[in-house]
Amino acid sequence: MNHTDTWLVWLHHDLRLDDNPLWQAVIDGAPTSLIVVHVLPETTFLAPFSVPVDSKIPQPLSLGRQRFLLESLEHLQQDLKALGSDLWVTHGQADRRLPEIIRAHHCSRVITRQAVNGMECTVQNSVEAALPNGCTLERVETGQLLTAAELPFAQSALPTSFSAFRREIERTPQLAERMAAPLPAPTSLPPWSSVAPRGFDDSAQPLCEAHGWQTDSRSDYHYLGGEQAAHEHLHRYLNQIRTGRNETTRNALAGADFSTRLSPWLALGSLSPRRVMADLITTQASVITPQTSPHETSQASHDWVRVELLWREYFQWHARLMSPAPSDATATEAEPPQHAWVLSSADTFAHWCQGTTGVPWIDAGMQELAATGWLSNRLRQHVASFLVRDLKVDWRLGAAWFAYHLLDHDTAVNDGNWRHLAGIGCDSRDDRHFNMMKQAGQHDPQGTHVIRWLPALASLPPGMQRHAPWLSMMKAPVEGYPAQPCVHPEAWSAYLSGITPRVVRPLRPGSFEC
Ligand SMILES: Cc1cc2nc3c(=O)[nH]c(=O)nc-3n(C[C@H](O)[C@H](O)[C@H](O)COP(=O)(O)OP(=O)(O)OC[C@H]3O[C@@H](n4cnc5c(N)ncnc54)[C@H](O)[C@@H]3O)c2cc1C
Repeated sequence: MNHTDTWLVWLHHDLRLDDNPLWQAVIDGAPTSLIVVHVLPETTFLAPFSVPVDSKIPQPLSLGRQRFLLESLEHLQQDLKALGSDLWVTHGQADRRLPEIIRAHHCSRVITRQAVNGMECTVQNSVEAALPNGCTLERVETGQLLTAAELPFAQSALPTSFSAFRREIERTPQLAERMAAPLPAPTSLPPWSSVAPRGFDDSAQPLCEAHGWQTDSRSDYHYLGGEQAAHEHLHRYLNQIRTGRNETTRNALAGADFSTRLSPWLALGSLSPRRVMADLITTQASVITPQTSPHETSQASHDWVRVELLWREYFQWHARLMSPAPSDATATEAEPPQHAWVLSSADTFAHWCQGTTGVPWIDAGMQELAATGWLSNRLRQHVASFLVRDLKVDWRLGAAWFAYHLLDHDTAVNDGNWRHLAGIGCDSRDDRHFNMMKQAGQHDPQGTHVIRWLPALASLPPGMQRHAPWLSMMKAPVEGYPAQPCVHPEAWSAYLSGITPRVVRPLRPGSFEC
């Protein structure tokens, strides 16, 4: 090592100190100075969202997503400063911006996370291809429960269903033994390169305007970005397990703690899934008392969270399997030709996005998503099923809208779930076509959730009429709400027949009248 050995850590969705092997790689290599960079993609500020012409083009971020990212970066910068380092946030095309920085600061090595999804791999490969002579790029696996070496099968032999994946992961040795212990946060880092800028440079300044965004006051939970907030939230959740609180209510629609609410921090990497899993296992073990058998404890204490984290893990591996190899700088993710990009239904798509389909169950969900950047898992499933199965719109448009708004957007997880619901890709199932009236009646029998997000419907009496206002509208339309639903499959009628003695003549299934 010579006296001017500068390394660059290129951060993505790994905005944390705890359990982050990138820092271990730096500590092991002991460069004389370090630059830590986060590059905001060039499309970040291109809001408002417009219908994408190509699924490979990255989306802009909604103001809600920008704010969560901003808070996460600001907190990370403070944490890095406390270790003698810093953070440089810039904006632009990574495969141009990074090689420029690397040349200007004579960096000899770039440390970054092993890319997970296709677009991230492609960008990473082109950054590597553009590096000046003498600079190398090292990919470090981080952000998953297991590394490729810890998997019980070859990466290329990933099971084609989640159930088979889970069986493989849970067979002896159990996940707890297979998974490496989380790494502690570093206590110091090599000094900042004396000539490198710090903080948000001019190109990244527009992100700071996102401080002005506030989540809707009807939201049950206000997310705060950053590692500290993530750990505080995790500890609160684990305390609920210790004190025996919190039954499994994952199917709820509203409330601050019916599910863990960890997803936004996991998505940006402010929290490591390995940390969550390890702390969960330890906490569950600690609540076994002489009166409680291990079996009862495992039943009662949030085993479902372990399963959900395995779903996340499965989708990450699936995305990695579909991504171009590191050596291929030009390849892009392969998409099966039978699922071509369809834009013919742009109007219908626009109604779905804006929450004006005339189907309150869907519209309430879409209004909540846009106003808060979050949606319960149940409603995500329903609005996705409705778009793909009832409105027959290409799933990638829906995934792009979710990507624009979701604070927890994670390409591998989002695309994996959309594919799953659309009945394609890994673990595809064709029975994911939800009957919206059945679901609405089951989960919101009084229409309470619906009027929270669609106050115009509060004039209708509690019950299924709030889910089918077009029936009441035969007398007088509800002001401020569409008079007819976009689509009214015949199968809904069975769940509405109690409202009115005669069933409204159903529109042809799949016909769009927006
Ligand atoms: C169409 C659709 C799109 C989705 N897009 C995303 C996304 O972009 N990012 C995202 O994190 N989740 C996504 N999900 C999964 C799920 O809805 C959220 O992870 C969950 O609602 C977040 O709340 P929570 O943290 O309280 O989760 P919990 O239910 O408490 O689960 C704990 C963790 O497990 C993981 N998890 C939970 N459900 C799933 C799932 N179905 N698939 C994979 N991992 C899961 C998440 O990391 C979550 O934080 C999507 C689901 C659907 C149906």
